[in-house]
Amino acid sequence: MIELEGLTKRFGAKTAVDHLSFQVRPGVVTGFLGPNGAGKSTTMRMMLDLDNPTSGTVRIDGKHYRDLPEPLKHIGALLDAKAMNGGRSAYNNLLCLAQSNRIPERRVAEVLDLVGLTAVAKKKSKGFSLGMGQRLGIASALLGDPEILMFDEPVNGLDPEGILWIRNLMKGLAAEGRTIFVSSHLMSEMALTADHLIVIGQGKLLADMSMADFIHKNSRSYVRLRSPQQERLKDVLHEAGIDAISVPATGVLEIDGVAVERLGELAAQHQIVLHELSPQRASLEEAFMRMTADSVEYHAHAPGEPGLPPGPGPADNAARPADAPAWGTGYEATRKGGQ
Ligand SMILES: Nc1ncnc2c1ncn2[C@@H]1O[C@H](COP(=O)(O)OP(=O)(O)OP(=O)(O)O)[C@@H](O)[C@H]1O
Repeated sequence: MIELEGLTKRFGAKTAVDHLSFQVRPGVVTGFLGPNGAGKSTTMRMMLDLDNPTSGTVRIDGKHYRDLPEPLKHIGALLDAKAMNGGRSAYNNLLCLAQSNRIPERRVAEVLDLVGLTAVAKKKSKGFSLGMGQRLGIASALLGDPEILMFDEPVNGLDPEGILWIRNLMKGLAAEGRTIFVSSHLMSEMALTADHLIVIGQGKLLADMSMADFIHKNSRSYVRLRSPQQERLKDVLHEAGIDAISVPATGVLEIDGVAVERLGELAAQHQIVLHELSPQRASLEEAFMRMTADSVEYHAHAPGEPGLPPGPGPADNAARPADAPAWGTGYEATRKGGQ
């Protein structure tokens, strides 16, 4: 378990990490998300005692990192894959680490095998590709067989097979009851890997909840309906007190807050042909973008574009009239609920 309490880091006038308090629990993969510059790396560095907090504490299994006897046996980390000594072979890089942590030499061959680098074990690591460097960094994290593992952007540079491998590795390690803390900007990958999320923005905690809750709370779920009898369908929905949003020029109706089963049954009762009846759920990426929209420091704009208009988001919905459809911006709302 990793525990943060009021963790704060200032670099001069810049507050990189701002009173962060959360726990990373064993048995699940916890994803660590935040826009560029949110403070993820700084937080991870403080967890490993590589940066001193301005205030607050981090505890690893109840202890400060520097009080852990042989820390690699408690916590392994991939922070910067390039941190290895390029003039040494992969084997010797790991051997040095093993010797300074009283880890038996046989473990070096084991972890090289685990990450698929046995064939290049004697090669100098400066000749390694980005993906091979990542694998070596992961091998160093696994060396002490620790209960806690931390990975900063572990899939960076990995090919699809490598990405699948690291995903399964992290899930497998969590299933063994270990604590896995991982940051990544690849939302689709995070969605497949993490069970729990910690989200920060401008150094502050924005969310600490399960993946499912995060997506549910920060996105819109709705049902898409398409029918060649759209007008009849709209009337039936209206009679049933169901609001539908017409998406112009597509023939699609979008319905919030009504179970897909109920909509299907309604259509069947009235013998309305449906060409589509599909529940829609926003992706982690959409949910993340909505949640962190206000705390993104570095925006890219298309050439000539002064800035992106604020998209529909929780703030917009908070401001919308009580009877307006959520996330309805840009759509023609057809009020059929008789309100
Ligand atoms: N050594 C440093 N000196 C001054 N400012 C720093 C230092 N390290 C980080 N910062 C600043 O602290 C903030 C947080 O940086 P950090 O690298 O922790 O963010 P991050 O969430 O890991 O970003 P990214 O996703 O881009 O890697 C940034 O504004 C960064 O410029």
